[in-house]
Amino acid sequence: MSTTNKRRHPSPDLSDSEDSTDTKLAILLSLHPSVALPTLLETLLASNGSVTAASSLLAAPPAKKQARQQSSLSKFLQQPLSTSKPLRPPKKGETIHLYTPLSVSASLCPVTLLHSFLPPALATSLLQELLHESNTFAAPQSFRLFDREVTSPHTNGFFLRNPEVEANEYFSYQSRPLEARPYTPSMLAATQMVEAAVNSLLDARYGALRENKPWGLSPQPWSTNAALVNRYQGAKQAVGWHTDEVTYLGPMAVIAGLSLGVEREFRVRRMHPSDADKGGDPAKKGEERESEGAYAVHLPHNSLVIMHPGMQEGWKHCVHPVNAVDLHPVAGDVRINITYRCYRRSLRPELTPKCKCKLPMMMRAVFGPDPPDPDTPRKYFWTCAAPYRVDEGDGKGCSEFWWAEFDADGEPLWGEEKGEEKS
Ligand SMILES: O=C(O)CCC(=O)C(=O)O
Ligand SMILES: [Fe+2]
Repeated sequence: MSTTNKRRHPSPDLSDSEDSTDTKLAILLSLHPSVALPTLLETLLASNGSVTAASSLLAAPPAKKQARQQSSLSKFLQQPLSTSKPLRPPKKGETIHLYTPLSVSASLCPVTLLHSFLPPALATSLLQELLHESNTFAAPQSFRLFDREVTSPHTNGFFLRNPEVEANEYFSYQSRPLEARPYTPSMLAATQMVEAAVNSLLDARYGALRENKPWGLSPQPWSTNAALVNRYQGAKQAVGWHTDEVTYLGPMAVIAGLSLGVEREFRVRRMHPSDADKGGDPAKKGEERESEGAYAVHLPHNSLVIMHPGMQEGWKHCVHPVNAVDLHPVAGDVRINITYRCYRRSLRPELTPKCKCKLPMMMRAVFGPDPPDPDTPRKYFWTCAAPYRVDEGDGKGCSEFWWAEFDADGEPLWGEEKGEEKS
């Protein structure tokens, strides 16, 4: 491997990369959330900066591995790294602002943040290509939410890595056919780095063979075949609280979002089971009032946010409108976000069910606890998508609904297979 190129970007193995100590600590902290930061720093230094070695040490039974080299660490502790950040959720009505990878990992928020992710020239070319693409994104669309018509005030475009081989029949959250564009050259170039970062994180958390993975997470390496690109112009364009549709992602999805241009806030809020749109017990409605506040993760140009497995099952996220933005030299007042997704082959559009209205059904998760008990299957259901469309009849649809079934790797079990198993 070349040692001459000192440009800072994630190598396929984050543990051996030249990432900053802040990033390494962020990764370590996401792997060992209950270990105090000074201990993480000590262990990282004692391991000559290797995240892998430090993580193994920390996973070992607690011996006499603490309280050495304290003095050499104090310099780091003087940096404003939120070292004393309490491991507590934000209280109702409170928003905890998180600016650094380290402070994100020190929180309970199920995301990893990486700064200065791409080589700067690639980040700029990607931004330029997508600013150009976004000039032809469709105007903001309306959709229906609980009998209200809602417009998400930003634009987006749908991209497939291989549109020529993928059946281009994907449907959006609002059950409209999505017109796919091919990944742009820089999107493709960035893809390899995003995949390396996501897989390093998954390897570190769950083992290279995913031997410690929770129920539903795919054991396969994460690779992206679809991406939604969002464009937010000015301070007010935003997207409201939601989970990402899991129809094609399946259970325990991992999603990586690359931010370019203007810095904006990505807010994340834990949901309680009674907040579920469907299946919630009306008698427990009051619990929603007790739900927690939010984290606001600040996403500067060229940062990557990785949403962990279980986030779509236990948390909602949004991009919050703000009063003003700092202009970006290339993007002006625009923020571009690419959410790289890994659609399952087993949930290709031609395989997913249609309801009695003959519309493709959508799959949704029932909110459950986070972190989940790793062995407990999560709950998902297939539902008629008509209530989410404004252009489809009275919005009631056929109300078809049935529980979705998956194996421990998150692969769907369709009715016949279950029937076969039973017989
Ligand atoms: O713009 C972002 O960072 C998030 C976008 C998002 O939530 C989505 O595309 O589902
Ligand atoms: Fe989203």
